[in-house]
Amino acid sequence: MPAITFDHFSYAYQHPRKVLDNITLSVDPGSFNVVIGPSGAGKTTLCLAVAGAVPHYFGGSIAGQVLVDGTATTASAMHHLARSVGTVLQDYETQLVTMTVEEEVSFSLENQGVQPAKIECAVKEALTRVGLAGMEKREVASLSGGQKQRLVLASVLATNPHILVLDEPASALDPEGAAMLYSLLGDLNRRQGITLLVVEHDIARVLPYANRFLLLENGELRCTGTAGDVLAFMYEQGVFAEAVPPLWQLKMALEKATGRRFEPWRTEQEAVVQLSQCLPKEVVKSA
Ligand SMILES: Nc1ncnc2c1ncn2[C@@H]1O[C@H](COP(=O)(O)OP(=O)(O)OP(=O)(O)O)[C@@H](O)[C@H]1O
Repeated sequence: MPAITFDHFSYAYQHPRKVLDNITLSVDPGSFNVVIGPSGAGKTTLCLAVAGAVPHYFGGSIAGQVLVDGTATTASAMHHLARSVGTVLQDYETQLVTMTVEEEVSFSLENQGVQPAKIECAVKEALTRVGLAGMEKREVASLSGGQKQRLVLASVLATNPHILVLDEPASALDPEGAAMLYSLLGDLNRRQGITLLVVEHDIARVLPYANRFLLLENGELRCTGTAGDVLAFMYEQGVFAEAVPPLWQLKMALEKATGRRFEPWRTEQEAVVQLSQCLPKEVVKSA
């Protein structure tokens, strides 16, 4: 059974304009999905629909349905859905509500009805998973942006959701912090089989981890598939083409000019290896 299904789903906030338009999509358990598209395309709204905040919290009008583990989100209360779907919002600081790190994770466990005797151990485990072990007594206000974000993630992970939805999780992080976060998310996906749905504008950051891309434009799902499928569509059709990483622009220009096909370039290193295989040996030696 798919982890998430969009079945001809359309949505409008309090005005008639559809923000999501007839989305049909199924997300496999254990997959790492990245939602991309121009500003205003509906990426955040898509995340909110999986978490149930659309329509439970925002109201508005819907057609079709979104299902999580086969159950329509409209048939589950948001706190019930939160057991399956952990959400990290774009403005994640609004999710932090307590004074100290351990209180923050405990709060989320208490909300899910976890027995008090199990909480201390679960807090430690969740903090360890995100690299914040030993910081239990720290004041939340004293943490860096990246640490705060990992604390939100720990609070979400503590309740063991099998789906994680993250909206631009790296937007407030420096390049090193963003790389650390995605490496952590890649680990959660690969080792623990957590299904990921992540909004990210910097496609190069997620290429090493993602196995599926979803391209939204004006509320419509324009293309889904591997990096190769979706980036080729964007490049060739000129849809949100400015977001195609420069390295992939080079890759596709070379493929077009030479008729040669490269494997996906998930990292610069992979590009270097493949390019050096097709260059004359003398050039590679002297480089
Ligand atoms: N609470 C709301 N009430 C009314 N309209 C909204 C609300 N939230 C978003 N919208 C509108 O819905 C459309 C899609 O917004 P959404 O935030 O989902 O897009 P996005 O692709 O995530 O954009 P961005 O990349 O800028 O975050 C936009 O036109 C936006 O103005």
